[in-house]
Amino acid sequence: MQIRFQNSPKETAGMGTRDLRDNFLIEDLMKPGQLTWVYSHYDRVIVGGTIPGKTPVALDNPSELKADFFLQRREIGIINVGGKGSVHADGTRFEADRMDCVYLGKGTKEVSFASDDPTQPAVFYLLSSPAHQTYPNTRYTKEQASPVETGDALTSNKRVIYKYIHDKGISSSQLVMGLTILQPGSVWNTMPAHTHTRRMEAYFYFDIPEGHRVFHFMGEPAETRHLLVANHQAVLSPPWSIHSGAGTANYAFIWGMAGENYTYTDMDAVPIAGLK
Ligand SMILES: O=C[C@H](O)[C@@H](O)CC(=O)C(=O)O
Ligand SMILES: [Zn+2]
Repeated sequence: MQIRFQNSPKETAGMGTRDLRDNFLIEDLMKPGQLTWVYSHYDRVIVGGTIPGKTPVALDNPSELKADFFLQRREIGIINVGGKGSVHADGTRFEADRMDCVYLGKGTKEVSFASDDPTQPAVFYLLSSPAHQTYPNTRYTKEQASPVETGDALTSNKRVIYKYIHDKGISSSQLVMGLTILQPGSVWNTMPAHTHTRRMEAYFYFDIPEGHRVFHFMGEPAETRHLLVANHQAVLSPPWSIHSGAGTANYAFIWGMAGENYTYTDMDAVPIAGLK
């Protein structure tokens, strides 16, 4: 498991492309038949991914956690962005079709991820945060995730936001998670941008067409930097950073947060004219 410590706003402002990418971009997250984990010290979230093949992939117990099992003191949100699959948790099978979300609470011991058809494998994005209370293991489909249309084709940001784990959806200790799908012709997410110093955020970009990229904007509002993001890559967003992207084509992304506040709408808006 890769460990990433925090970076101060001042340190980040002095970084070039390589350092920005090494600290904030997760490039090789989705590998066939194995789990990849990145432990971030921003609110101690762990970002993970796996593409199960013929045999299921079992949730492991990275030694860095010094735990009896992965979810002993944690909860996890799982969203499939590939072919049909399933998540098995302590004897219960949860269907996990494309864009379904499965939440597993603290204390869940035996977990595995499977693809229905290895030639069209499931692609599981995983986000885990520390938990101090157990909430029920739950599956939500995209349709259950209170879709909200936002943005406008005139500003190239028409999109639908699906909220799965939040104060009015699946209950959790601190995890908040969902996904956003850009309409064809729209390329901007989260503009006007915002920060929320009460919680970090991670973005996982998917359905970026072959050969295209997303320019992901980060940094303090008056000190922005960017990362060039390819399909199936993730970005760690510090609590003090904006997190917004513009694609060279339309795309989708999973957002996930943890920290002090559990309310999706808790954002400190940044006027576009205030960005530098
Ligand atoms: O704090 C919330 C997050 O940044 C995202 O939910 C924003 C987003 O999905 C969008 O505007 O498209
Ligand atoms: Zn945000």
